[in-house]
Amino acid sequence: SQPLAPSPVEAPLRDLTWGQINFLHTTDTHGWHAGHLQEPSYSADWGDYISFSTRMREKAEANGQDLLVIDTGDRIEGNGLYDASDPKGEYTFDIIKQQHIDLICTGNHELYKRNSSENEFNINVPNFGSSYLASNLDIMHPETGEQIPLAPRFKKFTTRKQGIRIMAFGFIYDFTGNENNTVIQPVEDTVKETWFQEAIWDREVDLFLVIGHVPVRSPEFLELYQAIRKVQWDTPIQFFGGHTHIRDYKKYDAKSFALESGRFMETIGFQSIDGLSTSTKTVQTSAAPKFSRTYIDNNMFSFHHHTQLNATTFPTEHGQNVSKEIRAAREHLQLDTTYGCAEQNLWMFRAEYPSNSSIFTWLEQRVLPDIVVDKNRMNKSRLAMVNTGGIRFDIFKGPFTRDSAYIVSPFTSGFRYVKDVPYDKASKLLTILNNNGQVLQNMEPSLQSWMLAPIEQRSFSTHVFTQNVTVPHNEDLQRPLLSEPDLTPGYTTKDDAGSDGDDTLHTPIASYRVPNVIQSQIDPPLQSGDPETIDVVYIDFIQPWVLLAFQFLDLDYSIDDTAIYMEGENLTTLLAKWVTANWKDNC
Ligand SMILES: O=c1ccn([C@@H]2O[C@H](COP(=O)(O)O)[C@@H](O)[C@H]2O)c(=O)[nH]1
Ligand SMILES: [Zn+2]
Ligand SMILES: [Zn+2]
Repeated sequence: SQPLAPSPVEAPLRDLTWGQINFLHTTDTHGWHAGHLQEPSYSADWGDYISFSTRMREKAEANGQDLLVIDTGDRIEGNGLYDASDPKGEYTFDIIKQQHIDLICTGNHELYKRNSSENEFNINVPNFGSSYLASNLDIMHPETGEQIPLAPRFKKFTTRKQGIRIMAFGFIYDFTGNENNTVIQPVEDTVKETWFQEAIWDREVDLFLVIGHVPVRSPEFLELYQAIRKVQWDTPIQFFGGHTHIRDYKKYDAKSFALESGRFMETIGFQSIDGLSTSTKTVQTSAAPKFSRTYIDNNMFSFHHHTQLNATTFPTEHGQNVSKEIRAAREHLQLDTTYGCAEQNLWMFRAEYPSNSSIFTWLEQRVLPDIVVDKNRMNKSRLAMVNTGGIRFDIFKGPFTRDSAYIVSPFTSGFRYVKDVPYDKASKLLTILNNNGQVLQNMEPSLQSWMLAPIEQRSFSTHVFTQNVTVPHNEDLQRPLLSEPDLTPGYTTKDDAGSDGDDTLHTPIASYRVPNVIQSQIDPPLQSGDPETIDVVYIDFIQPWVLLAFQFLDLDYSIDDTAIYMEGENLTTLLAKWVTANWKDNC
């Protein structure tokens, strides 16, 4: 376990273990480039991160070491800074490009819509040049329609200080929910490609570096590990993953590790490797290099501590200018406009579901009955269904702003419905979608295998519940972070290297399971008893699964039986209206 050193404010922080080569890693930032305004533990912004990476590089280079900066996708959707502009992302591309990123790849969120993948092709790929890798991702050229790699498939380079020869790849997991202007080649097919085989057969490589929007415990990373190990039995391999929004570290073998660095600008992952061969020095193959990882809480106390600098010596002019740019963008977008004030915290995973502190119970009991109303169907009973994966963050006691609406519900999916569904069948849908009870009997095989898959592997569920998941929070927003010797609640990660990965020592936080889908039954006033038929209303993102579940109930509905419910509205706009109507007087 690493030594503990006092932070500038006396809180216990673990020190970093530096190596010949060092990495800083972000993933799943989802537009949170302004940092967390309501959570001191994660309050550094992208400009502060630019200062941090600059100071860390200076420190590495002063010691003759290298430092590389990595981002593994899902940079968009999830925060007003990206979602509130029209077009979306008007400010974020320029902000993100200010960071010197050595290797960058695409996440699934960049691919849900044509316009966001075209933004990658037209803006981010040129911004990052040969640092942007797309090993298994093609795009239809926006003008010619020709299918081409979104970016280079791989990159071989030698580090400046140590002369480490690196072969790098940039993958996305076997995602299938993309718009049809992009093509993802499954990893198991990509590893058979000639270009990939030639790259991994290269003997003049000291380190294979696989970055990916891929969970570190996924079959895809395992396939890549096995493919490389098959032909390079001994060369060290470092993976950087993402997508499941957790802190995690997997050991494949003594010379191969994978780091995943959380979500939403809460975590800056640090990885070091020491004892590698280089272009000029061969290390005995029997000696395994030393790998070390740390999950850095994204705040200035951590940044000052790890750079051994202070408020005067730490910031760079470039970093400060980017922070200014972020503040100006937030102002243009009026993200601090307050719609109302929450009287209590509402949690996604920190509170049991159902309970009074659960955001999902609040949605079911308070919000959906008020907002799921279509003027043409208002006298009809309806079941309103929302996928919990579409809700992205907690609500904190206090101001609920324009930013909060996007933070909780960033997606533009509207509602659709199937009208007049027999109630006895419609009332079973939720159980099927959440895979409880004895619903598998007599099920058609393909539907059965989907139903049998663990809930987190079904493609509309986003949450992964493993031992090492802890959900951060702001237990007490007023309390200055780390200003007292006692610990604050936060990440307490257990991974393949043990329990000493988090830079900041915290007390643990509970995490509860939630279902895939929540539902409200909304009946018109004066109706007594259950209706004979009911409208089934759902967020259109889950339509494929709702139609499958209908099939299981012997209801042969197709897309033609569905229609828009509440034209022009989505959960974000409706939530903002609900808060204005119900919480305005709480402030
Ligand atoms: O329009 C959308 C898009 C996505 N979702 C939910 O998000 C997850 C994927 O998010 P990651 O950040 O890649 O984990 C997906 O499984 C859905 O639950 C959505 O609800 N609507
Ligand atoms: Zn993500
Ligand atoms: Zn993702």
